[in-house]
Amino acid sequence: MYYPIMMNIKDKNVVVIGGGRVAYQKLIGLEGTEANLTIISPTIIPEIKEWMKHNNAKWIEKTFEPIDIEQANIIIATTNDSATNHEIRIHKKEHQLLLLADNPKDSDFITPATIKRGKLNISISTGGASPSLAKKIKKDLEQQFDEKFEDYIEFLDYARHIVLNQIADRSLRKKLLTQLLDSKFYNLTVEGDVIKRNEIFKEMLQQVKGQSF
Ligand SMILES: C[C@@]1(CC(=O)O)C2=NC(=C\c3[nH]c(c(CCC(=O)O)c3CC(=O)O)Cc3[nH]c(c(CC(=O)O)c3CCC(=O)O)/C=C3\N/C(=C\2)[C@@H](CCC(=O)O)[C@]3(C)CC(=O)O)/[C@H]1CCC(=O)O
Ligand SMILES: NC(=O)c1ccc[n+]([C@@H]2O[C@H](COP(=O)([O-])OP(=O)(O)OC[C@H]3O[C@@H](n4cnc5c(N)ncnc54)[C@H](O)[C@@H]3O)[C@@H](O)[C@H]2O)c1
Repeated sequence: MYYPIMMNIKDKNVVVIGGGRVAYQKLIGLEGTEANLTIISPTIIPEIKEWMKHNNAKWIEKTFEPIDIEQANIIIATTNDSATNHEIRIHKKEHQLLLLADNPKDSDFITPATIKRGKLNISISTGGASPSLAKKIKKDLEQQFDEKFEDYIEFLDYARHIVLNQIADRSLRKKLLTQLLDSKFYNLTVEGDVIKRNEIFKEMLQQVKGQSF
C-alpha cells in the first residue's frame, strides 16, 4: 500500500534524469513547488524548452553519471534506457527518494494524476494498476471542479483564518466552518459578487460571536 502525502519540497534538490515526454509530465507536476530543479539529459523535447522559459530549472546537457544525484533529495528517472535507470537505482543512497518511471516496484514513490485549483489539489492514484484510468477520472473531475474553484478556495482560506482567529469556542468554530460550505458562497464567488458574499460571511460571524457571550 502507498502512503498519500502532500510534501513541501521548497528548496529541496529534485533531479530529473531524461528529457522526453515522461520527464515533461513530471516537470508539470513540479510546477510551483519552488524546488531546485535540475534536468540531466543529452536532449530535451521542445515542450520542456518552452516550459523552462516560465519555470526555474537547470538543464545539464549530458548523460547520467552517479555524481549528478549526490546532492539530490528526490530523483526522478525517466530515461528510455533501462540500463541507465538501473544504474541510478544502484547509486542512490538509502535516504534519497527515487521514482523509476519504468519500474514502480523498485520506486520509493509514484505520482498521481492531479487537478490543481489554487490550493485545492485533487489527486487520483490507482497504485500503478492503470495510469490511464487515473487520467480518465481526472478528466471527469475537471468538469466538476472547474477553474472557478480557485477563487472559491481562496475565499474559504481567508474566511477560515478569520474564524480561527476570532472564535475561540471549538464547536462554534466547527459550526461556522460548516456553514461556510453553503452553496451560496460558491455561487456568489462565481457570479463575482464578492461584496455580498463577504457581507453574508460577516453577518454569520457576528451572529456566532453573539452566541459565544
Ligand atoms: C497518472 C500519471 C501522472 C504523471 O505521470 O505525472 C502517471 N502516468 C500517467 C500516464 C500514463 N502512463 C503510461 C501511459 C500509457 C498507458 C499505460 O501503459 O497504462 C499513460 C497514459 C497516457 O500517457 O495517456 C505508461 C506507464 N506508466 C507507468 C509505467 C511503468 C509501469 O507501469 O511499470 C508505464 C508503462 C511504460 C512502458 O510502456 O514502458 C508508471 C506510472 N505512471 C504513473 C503515473 C504512476 C502510477 C499512477 C497511478 O495509477 O497511481 C507510475 C507507477 C509511476 C509514475 O510515473 O509516477 C500520468 C497521467 C497524468 C495526466 O495526464 O494527468
Ligand atoms: N511513468 C510513466 O508515466 C511512463 C509513461 C510512459 C513511458 N514510461 C517509461 O518512461 C521511459 C521514458 O519515456 P519517454 O516517452 O519520456 O521517452 P523519450 O524517448 O521521449 O525520452 C527519453 C529521454 O531520456 C534521455 N536519455 C536517454 N539515455 C539517457 C542517459 N543515459 N542519461 C540521461 N538521459 C538519457 C533521452 O535523451 C531522452 O531525452 C520509457 O522508456 C517508458 O519505460 C513511463
